[in-house]
Amino acid sequence: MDNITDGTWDSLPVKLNDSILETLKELEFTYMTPVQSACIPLFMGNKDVAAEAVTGSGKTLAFVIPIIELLLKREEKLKKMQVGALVITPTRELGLQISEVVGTFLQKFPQFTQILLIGGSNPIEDVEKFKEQGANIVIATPGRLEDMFRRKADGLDLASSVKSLDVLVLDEYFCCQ
Ligand SMILES: Nc1ncnc2c1ncn2[C@@H]1O[C@H](COP(=O)(O)OP(=O)(O)OP(=O)(O)O)[C@@H](O)[C@H]1O
Repeated sequence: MDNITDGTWDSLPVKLNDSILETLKELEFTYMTPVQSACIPLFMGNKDVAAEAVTGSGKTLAFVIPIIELLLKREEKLKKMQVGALVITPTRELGLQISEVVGTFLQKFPQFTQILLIGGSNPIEDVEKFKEQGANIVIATPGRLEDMFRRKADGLDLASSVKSLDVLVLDEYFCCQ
């Protein structure tokens, strides 16, 4: 990346979890990007954050790292069916990208599960997967998410699952207005 200027991860005012730092090391991401150094401390201080930055500036990690940190800091541990973070993204492709990044970081946090809810597959499969493995982090496109909220008859009570929500991310919100 060209715009890596903002110091190493340990120069943040808040210390990141060791396993997150380890993953960053494995990825060889030595320095934060400006959007990461600006957003991560705010996010971790439970502030509402609105960020606008050019494509490729590292926005995904600017919210994925705080999501994991905030879920780790919860006093009451998340149960299988409790959603702690919801990321709404406009396209399937972005959803897939975010889910890959989350997956990379969750390798060191097997206590958390994620689910990707996007169009293009049978919604019943998503319902079954959710019921079977649970989901503490949900990454979704709006249409499939709305569908999942209407699946009580199929045994998925998403409205109850999101009562434990700590973090809501609206990815690429500005471009959709
Ligand atoms: N601190 C970092 N150091 C090095 N590379 C990084 C860092 N943060 C992110 N990257 C890499 O930079 C690329 C762009 O990041 P990312 O996809 O998060 O950008 P973005 O701002 O979300 O872009 P888009 O607007 O397209 O969604 C990715 O390949 C990501 O792995």
